[in-house]
Amino acid sequence: DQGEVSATPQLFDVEYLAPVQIGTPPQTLNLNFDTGSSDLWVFSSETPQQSRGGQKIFEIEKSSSAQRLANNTWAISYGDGSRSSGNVYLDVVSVGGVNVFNQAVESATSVSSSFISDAASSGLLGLAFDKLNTVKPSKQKTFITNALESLELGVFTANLKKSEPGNYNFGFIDETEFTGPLNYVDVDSSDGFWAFQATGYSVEGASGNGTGSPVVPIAHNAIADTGTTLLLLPAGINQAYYRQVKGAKEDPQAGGWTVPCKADLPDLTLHIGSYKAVIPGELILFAPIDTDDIKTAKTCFGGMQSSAGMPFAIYGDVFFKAQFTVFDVENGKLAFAPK
Ligand SMILES: CCNC(=O)c1c(-c2ccccc2)csc1NC(=O)CNCCc1c[nH]c2ccccc12
Repeated sequence: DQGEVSATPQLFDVEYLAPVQIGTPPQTLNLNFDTGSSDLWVFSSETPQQSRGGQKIFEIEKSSSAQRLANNTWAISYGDGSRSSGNVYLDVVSVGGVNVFNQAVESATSVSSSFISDAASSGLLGLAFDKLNTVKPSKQKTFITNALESLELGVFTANLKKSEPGNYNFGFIDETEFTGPLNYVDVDSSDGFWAFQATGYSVEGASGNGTGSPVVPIAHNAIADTGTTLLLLPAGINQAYYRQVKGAKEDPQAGGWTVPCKADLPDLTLHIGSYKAVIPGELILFAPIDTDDIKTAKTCFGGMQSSAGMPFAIYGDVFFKAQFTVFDVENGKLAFAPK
């Protein structure tokens, strides 16, 4: 079996939503596919009215196949301070035609403000390892773990794009979505994340001769995380990069590095083993912060920010807009390729 779903960016590419069918008859909700967590949770008929902000909800009572997982609850909190919690149901879940029966669908009875104010997202579909699932007392499996035995190939892939729909594929690798060979890297899933070792970085244009600065070996632990918007890297890489950009500054008021919206940003190359992952400079230009109109805005928030205070670097959506990525569940590997 195999399937493909579109991944549609929300304003300023802050997140990407994909359609998921839940229950009988199927109810389609747009969820945030998140390789940085392992709970499939949704706004539902159990979410209090005052905790809803216009999201489409999963109407549990209208699904003839929904069964309450008695005496089980879930509660998740993310590093940005957001959180949600509730009850657990088992139901049929389909993604791009890939069907999973008895998938844990976690119904929210409480959600924090950042989720309430995100009207487009009806919840998250976790694609990290089962170890991170928060259901107690019986930890539940993710959609990809449950789908694995029915998939042609034990993989899923991410192909996100700047300001236009990309896609997630399940069970196959579409060679037309990337160029050149796939570069496989080892994954350490012991903490439940798609974690890998990056060996260093270089900044194109640093020496002005176009071949980029020499590789600076700031090796760092990183995770591949489609649920995080930006590229969060060690402070030293941020300093070396933004030093090349006239008008760039680290502004605590803005919450991090800002650049002039008209800046010509150099490319950033992230060295992962022998693989050079090039992040084009224009992807490191993120949302305007002084007005909502990027054409007139003077100051923009950087698409790369510091990972200081975090347990590892986080390769978020900015990275996946530049690099086609294979999450090889079968073999516990990641693979990257330019596109
Ligand atoms: C900023 C979101 N990312 C994190 O908190 C995070 C951290 C993390 C840990 C400490 C400090 C900062 C971040 C480690 S792994 C990791 N990744 C995830 O947690 C992935 N899931 C994010 C879901 C999520 C949290 N707040 C949102 C708001 C909109 C859409 C999605 C979300």
